[in-house]
Amino acid sequence: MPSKKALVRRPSPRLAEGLVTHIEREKVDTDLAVEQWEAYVEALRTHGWETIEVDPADDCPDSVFVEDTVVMYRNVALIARPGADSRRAETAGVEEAVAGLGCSVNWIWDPGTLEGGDVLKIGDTVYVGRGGRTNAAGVQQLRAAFEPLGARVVAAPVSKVLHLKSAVTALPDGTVIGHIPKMDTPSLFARFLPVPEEAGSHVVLLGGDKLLMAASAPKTAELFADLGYEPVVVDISEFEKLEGCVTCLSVRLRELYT
Ligand SMILES: NC(=O)NCCC[C@H](N)C(=O)O
Repeated sequence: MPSKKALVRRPSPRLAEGLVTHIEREKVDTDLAVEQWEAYVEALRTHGWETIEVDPADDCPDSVFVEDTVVMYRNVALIARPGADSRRAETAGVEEAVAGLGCSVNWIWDPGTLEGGDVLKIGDTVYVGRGGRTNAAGVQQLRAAFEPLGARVVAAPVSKVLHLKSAVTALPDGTVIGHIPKMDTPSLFARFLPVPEEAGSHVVLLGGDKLLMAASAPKTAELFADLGYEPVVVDISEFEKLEGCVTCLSVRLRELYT
């Protein structure tokens, strides 16, 4: 049976100092962020995911965005090397967590940089965003790590948003969804559905027809409901102020057969 485990990481007390790159800085309410994070974790649990808390990294403001620190393919955990210097110290705790779960561990090395938010897996196709946080050496190392395992790695330019998955994710049937004004190359994706809101581009597949998505994309939630999906909506306003989205708050481990 495929596993349904998800890594999460409690927000740092320094969350409000997190990086912002493509948006204006807004004041973050850290207490509200903790409440929102707890509700997010509860939504995963309610839908059958066993959540595993990586040891907190209180000195790293962006550590709650755990997705950026590791990329899973089958049972291999590729430890990221964040393009943002202030995020480099986040990976140690994540490496410990995935090793403890029995994953094989591999690493992105200097001069490569890669953040998990730049990697979108659809079946055995692994799209990787080449943008502000992931460089060409990081893309090459991702290919070298995953292609021998059966992945087809497709690189995509990213210039308008932080990460590839800030622009696109995918529905359970593999249809890529994205908000066109934020995309560099919509034509890269063979089956593509445009969505009316930027935050509507981000879904976490909870299983079956259930899609975890942000409260800030009500029109897209309606569109998905009309297509027979079941949106599960969480408010993540405090993380959105730091360019976070629903995908970046967890890493799902679906292929651990231990
Ligand atoms: N995968 C993601 O979308 N991660 C969001 C990271 C936000 C954080 N403030 C950063 O700039 O690194």
